Amino acid sequence: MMTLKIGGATVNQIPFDWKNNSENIIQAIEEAKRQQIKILCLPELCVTGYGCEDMFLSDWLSERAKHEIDKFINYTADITISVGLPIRIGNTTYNGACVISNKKILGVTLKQNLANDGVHYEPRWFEPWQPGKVVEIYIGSEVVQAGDLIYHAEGISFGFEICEDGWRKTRRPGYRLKERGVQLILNPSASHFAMGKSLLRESEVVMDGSRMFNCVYLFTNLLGNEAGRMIYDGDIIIAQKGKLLAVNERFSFKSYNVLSCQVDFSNPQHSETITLTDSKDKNEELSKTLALALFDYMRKSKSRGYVLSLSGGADSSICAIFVAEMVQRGVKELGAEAFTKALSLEKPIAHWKDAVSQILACAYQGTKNSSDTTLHAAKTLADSIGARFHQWTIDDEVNSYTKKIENTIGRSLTWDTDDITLQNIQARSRSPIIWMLANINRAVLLTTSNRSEGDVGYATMDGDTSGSLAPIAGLSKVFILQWLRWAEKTLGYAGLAPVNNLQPTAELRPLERNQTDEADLMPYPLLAEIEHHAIFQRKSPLQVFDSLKGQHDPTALKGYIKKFFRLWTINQWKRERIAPSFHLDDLNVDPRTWCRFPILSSGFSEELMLLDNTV
Ligand SMILES: Nc1ncnc2c1ncn2[C@@H]1O[C@H](COP(=O)(O)OP(=O)(O)OC[C@H]2O[C@@H]([n+]3cccc(C(=O)O)c3)[C@H](O)[C@@H]2O)[C@@H](O)[C@H]1O
Ligand SMILES: Nc1ncnc2c1ncn2[C@@H]1O[C@H](COP(=O)(O)OP(=O)(O)OP(=O)(O)O)[C@@H](O)[C@H]1O
Ligand SMILES: NC(=O)CC[C@H](N)C(=O)O
Repeated sequence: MMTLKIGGATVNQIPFDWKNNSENIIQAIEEAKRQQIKILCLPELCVTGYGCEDMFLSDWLSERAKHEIDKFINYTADITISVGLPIRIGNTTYNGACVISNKKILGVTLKQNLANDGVHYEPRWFEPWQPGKVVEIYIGSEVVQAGDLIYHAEGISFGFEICEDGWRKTRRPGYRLKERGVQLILNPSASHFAMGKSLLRESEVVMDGSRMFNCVYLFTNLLGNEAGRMIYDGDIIIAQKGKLLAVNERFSFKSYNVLSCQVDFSNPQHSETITLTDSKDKNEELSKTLALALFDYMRKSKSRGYVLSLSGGADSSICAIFVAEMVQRGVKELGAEAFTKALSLEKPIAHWKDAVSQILACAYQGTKNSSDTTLHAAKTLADSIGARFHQWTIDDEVNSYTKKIENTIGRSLTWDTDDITLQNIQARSRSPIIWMLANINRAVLLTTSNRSEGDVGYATMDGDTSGSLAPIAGLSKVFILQWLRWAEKTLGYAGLAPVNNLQPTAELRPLERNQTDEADLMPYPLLAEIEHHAIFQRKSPLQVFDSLKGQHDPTALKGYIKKFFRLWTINQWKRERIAPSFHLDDLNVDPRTWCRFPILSSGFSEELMLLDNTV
């Protein structure tokens, strides 16, 4: 019988913040030793952070990272650990996992399959390692083996699949590790959060891996909003020969978490199993991930809080709720004192709303086109979560700009001739003053742009797109609306009731014109369907039509598809200018992390003609 306590540690890192990163790693090792773990896996590139981007191409970064290894060695008496760092050989950078056992470096495994989809651009920085190849490198004055290695320590043999290695079904290093008799595969990861992805990891990477390679499989992810956009959920998963042994509670606000499991390598039935409490519900996952993302963004950007132009509509309201969630979840896990300290809040807090009031300032900026209903919704919501609520009108500014331009061009602007101009000047007049509030508060201005608006450019540039962080730019309007209803009921945000009774409207035209988003655009559920086919599945206009025609009136559908492609095309420049956004699911239109499209193009002119000509 061969039993061993193994574990994973997730850490909340910051790109090349050596002090933060090494402290987290060392504290995790110390905790692992307290839990009597013998083999501890830490995440991919945890020494530098995964998000160093082009710094990985420098000569100094990987050299500097190697110095940190010296520090960790001192903490490895009686334990075997692996930490991730970039390894530069000649002019080439590789992505490595360094194994240190009982104060000795055993080797560095180099990643064989690089992630190059969606938010990942690894081939820009790293070269893949060739299976079977081993070389010698220096770490300090020591000569160390690097490449495709297996290790013998603590009485067992083990090897690695480094993140993407485990996702490439036919090219997994695990096949060869199995032939080499490995009993344990470690998977140190930097696997970005996307709703529903944890279940996929669990089944396809970990459980399938442990079954196919007849081994124990240990997966460890990074934690938190490391570098601005991607969020890591801190997943740790352990399975043995197809049986799930342990998963941790994800999205911790702590700097590190350790999960251990006593494994019987000869008989899975005798291995420890840990009761699963982590919820994989998408709505729940989303509130946890955004809560943590906003917490990390605030503390890592050293901002004093958030400012929000709160209309009482769905988009700005959901942003307010996520700040409340950040506070509620953070205070619950860390305690009021540690939470206050982490965010450098000025005053102590007796209740979570005391923290919201220090962090979040909202402003309702009415015009003569705004309704009492939205003002009431905004105020009710802000009061219900303890946010500071300001209220003013921007009619003076709108009138002043309008008069000036009318005098200059020598005619009046009317709703019949200047509809878009008159709408946009209102959205833009809200921008300078809300930025002022952000400057005064030294806070981050949240922009409320969502993905559906991003698809079709339904937002005023430098107006309601103003802001430096776009928390919901990855979410579709359909998802946002259902999430808000869920949050009112399940999370108990009673202050959302008036928000959930509203129909989405920009309130930019005179009230008697009854402006609604869906009348301006198309029904949001249909927009989401067209987006799915056109953008996610990259279908041509005709292919989108063929996919959807059974379910909708063909003439109306054609019109909507044409509108979608036309607006999608002319608004690429706008998507390029939306503030940095979080990556939240596998459909994203952010050109910097997911979906690239030319700013100037044919606008699908031929393809739309083909659609027109089809019956
Ligand atoms: N290819 C290109 N490259 C660079 N710039 C380009 C461009 N095409 C147009 N432009 C520029 O873009 C300008 C037009 O963009 P922009 O001024 O933003 O305005 P635009 O996209 O024309 O209109 C804004 C739309 O968003 C809606 N909206 C606004 C505000 C809030 C809400 C809401 O839901 O609450 C909705 C509004 O109803 C309207 O349909 C043009 O004047 C031109 O300067
Ligand atoms: N009266 C207002 N006061 C303050 N901010 C406003 C006002 N009207 C619009 N805004 C800002 O402009 C943004 C864009 O408006 P938009 O209508 O797209 O979103 P929303 O009002 O939050 O939601 P919905 O589209 O469901 O009405 C708002 O989220 C808000 O930040
Ligand atoms: N860092 C990586 O290799 C990540 C790739 C992997 N496909 C994931 O998203 O989880």
